[in-house]
Amino acid sequence: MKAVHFGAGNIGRGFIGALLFQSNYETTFVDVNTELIDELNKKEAYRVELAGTEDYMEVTNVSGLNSLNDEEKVIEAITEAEVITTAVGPNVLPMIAPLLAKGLGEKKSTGLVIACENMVGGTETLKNHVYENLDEEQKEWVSDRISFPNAAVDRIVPNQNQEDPLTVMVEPYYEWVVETSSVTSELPDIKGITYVDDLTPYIERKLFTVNTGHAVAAYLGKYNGHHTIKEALEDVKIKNKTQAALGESGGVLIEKYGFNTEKHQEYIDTIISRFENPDLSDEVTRVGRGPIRKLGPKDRLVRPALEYIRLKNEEPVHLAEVIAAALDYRNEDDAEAIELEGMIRKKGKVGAFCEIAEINENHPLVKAVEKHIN
Ligand SMILES: NC(=O)c1ccc[n+]([C@@H]2O[C@H](COP(=O)([O-])OP(=O)(O)OC[C@H]3O[C@@H](n4cnc5c(N)ncnc54)[C@H](O)[C@@H]3O)[C@@H](O)[C@H]2O)c1
Ligand SMILES: O=P(O)(O)OC[C@@H](O)[C@@H](O)[C@H](O)[C@H](O)CO
Repeated sequence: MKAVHFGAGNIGRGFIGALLFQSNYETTFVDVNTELIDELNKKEAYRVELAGTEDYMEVTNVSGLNSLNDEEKVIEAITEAEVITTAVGPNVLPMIAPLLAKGLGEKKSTGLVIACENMVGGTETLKNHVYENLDEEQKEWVSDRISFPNAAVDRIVPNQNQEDPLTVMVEPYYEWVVETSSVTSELPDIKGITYVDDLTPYIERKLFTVNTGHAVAAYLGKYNGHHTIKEALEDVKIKNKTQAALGESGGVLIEKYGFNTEKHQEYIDTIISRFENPDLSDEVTRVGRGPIRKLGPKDRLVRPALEYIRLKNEEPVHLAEVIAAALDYRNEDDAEAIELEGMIRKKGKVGAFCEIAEINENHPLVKAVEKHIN
């Protein structure tokens, strides 16, 4: 069985690639990072280490292609693959869509495309970009053969600092949930995937707990001079604020999806202890990367804050404080942080926030954020 995976980065190698290997897939990684691709082709294997244990997995049956230089080979690999996955980041989905569309347009067999990105409706978004690159005949052809199920993925994979550029250390925990309602072909037997009819509660629970909590620790951590998530949470004030912000997003999730309150609190506690894992060193700059994306209307801070106001008719005090800290996020190595700084210089923090979050300056969330800005 063959798979193509776009993005040979942390989650690509450390999670998706590892599960595909365990399920007997031969995986072709497609990336723009020449070093990673060359190493994959040289070694045809890499190591996944489980943090805090002596356990590791030798992932084999892998190779690499460069999406810029090996276009014909990528198209051929797509035509042969049963499963095509991505973990490139939400902003890169439009960039891989033209090549994916070329491959899918030539594919004669059925297949599944699954975007494994931290966003609601990730595969749906990728599908729309792919369809923009197909003519009418190809659209019909692709819609008859290819399913595009949305997915939620959860495993903390920090930036790596390994001697071997392919080796990746991951936390032992993982969850990969895939929505079946749009799948017309047979579901692939991939170890570790949980298939569900409706992904919405799963992706919202994950994004608005794991990623909201992570964002609290990253933005308040960076603001207070901490370097890693673990270090940020050793600061009692930040840990309490993380709990408090997850109390707000949790209140929304409990009300929307009828989750059991105690069970949800247990979920929150488990997530926070994952952040505190002493065997993972996860930098606040990785977790806080892309502040414009993270301040977007559907993302981990603004979306639960808006829902909190709508459902509770109260101010989300703690989420608002984190949004204000995110507006203060500075990192010279992060293109979005530089862009955010430029926007703030031109329009001020409130103006920049309203534009990014797509809300009016009279919105109660803006008023709540302003209190922390001032
Ligand atoms: N790391 C985690 O803990 C984690 C967990 C769950 C989900 N995710 C999600 O997975 C996605 C990837 O995150 P990551 O942490 O692995 O990032 P990463 O930066 O380690 O990996 C992304 C990879 O995509 C590659 N890439 C960039 N542009 C490309 C292009 N045009 N064509 C092909 N490849 C391209 C990069 O070179 C890089 O190797 C993100 O959406 C992230 O939110 C990450
Ligand atoms: O990948 P991002 O930039 O959307 O978010 C950063 C982290 O919160 C994220 O990568 C988590 O580690 C991951 O989502 C855990 O499953």
